[in-house]
Amino acid sequence: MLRSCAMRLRTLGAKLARRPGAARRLFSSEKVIRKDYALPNPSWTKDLRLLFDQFMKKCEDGSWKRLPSYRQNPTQALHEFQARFVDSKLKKEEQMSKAQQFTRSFEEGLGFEYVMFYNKVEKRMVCLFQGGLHLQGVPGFVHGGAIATVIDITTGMCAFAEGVAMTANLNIDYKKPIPLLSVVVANSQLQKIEGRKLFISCAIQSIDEKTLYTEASVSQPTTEGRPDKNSGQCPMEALFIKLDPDKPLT
Ligand SMILES: CC/C=C\C/C=C\C/C=C\CCCCCCCC(=O)SCCNC(=O)CCNC(=O)[C@H](O)C(C)(C)COP(=O)(O)OP(=O)(O)OC[C@H]1O[C@@H](n2cnc3c(N)ncnc32)[C@H](O)[C@@H]1OP(=O)(O)O
Repeated sequence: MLRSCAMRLRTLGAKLARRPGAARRLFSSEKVIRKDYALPNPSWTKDLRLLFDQFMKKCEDGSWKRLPSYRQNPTQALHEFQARFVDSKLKKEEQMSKAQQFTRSFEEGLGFEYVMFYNKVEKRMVCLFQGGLHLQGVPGFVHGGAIATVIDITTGMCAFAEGVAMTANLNIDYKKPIPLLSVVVANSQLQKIEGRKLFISCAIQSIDEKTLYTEASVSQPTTEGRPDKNSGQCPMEALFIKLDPDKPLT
């Protein structure tokens, strides 16, 4: 890995030497290289680093993939999304180019520190999450809205693997408060697809899997009826709807 990084840097150096304009872009506001926030930084606790290393090992045979994560969406993805789903009268291209991912807009260590891994065969998305001190709700614990955000992005990325989709329904059972700076694991899985509807389960647990902190659940009965939450084996789900390109969002 180190060797491939060194090679990439050498290639980059050669490119910059040939194109001086490229170097200016690299260090100006028009950045070419974007920071990947889903990598360890000094604020990560030992627990988060250990889990990260364990999942990176699982990536070696290709069954799991780490998802890189940036502050801003790639310009092309943004353009494609706007072109397909947003009314042209509402597009504010210049302002939108400054928009940032909410979860990546905090100073290092103070907000959402997380990394996601995806298993394509199992259709599972796992998010390793450490809640920073600026996510406080009840003193000492992570705010419920921040927890909902973690569930939304984890199930959301699980849905995105199937296509462009948005959250339609997200019911949350908060079972135990999550201490600030602790590391938890959000485990989500695509349960079923019905037309454009994607049902995705999600549970947040402690690293040792002994504590269940939070679950995302359906608000209405599924076709099989509402599962018994206390049975310990029911699929709790969030509902995402794949967007219809013939139906503008706005
Ligand atoms: C986006 C991609 C761009 C770039 C990607 C690049 C990088 C990504 C990097 C990071 C992303 C990290 C974030 C990840 C995830 C974040 C996800 C969100 O938070 S989305 C924000 C919150 N959600 C919304 O604002 C959605 C608002 N709602 C809507 O816009 C619409 O209601 C809808 C969800 C789009 C659905 O509208 P449609 O007109 O398309 O569908 P319908 O015909 O109404 O319904 C279809 C089907 O679904 C059933 N249904 C709809 N809503 C519900 C509901 N709340 N509960 C239960 N069932 C529902 C409806 O009954 C229909 O069923 P059918 O008749 O059986 O087909």
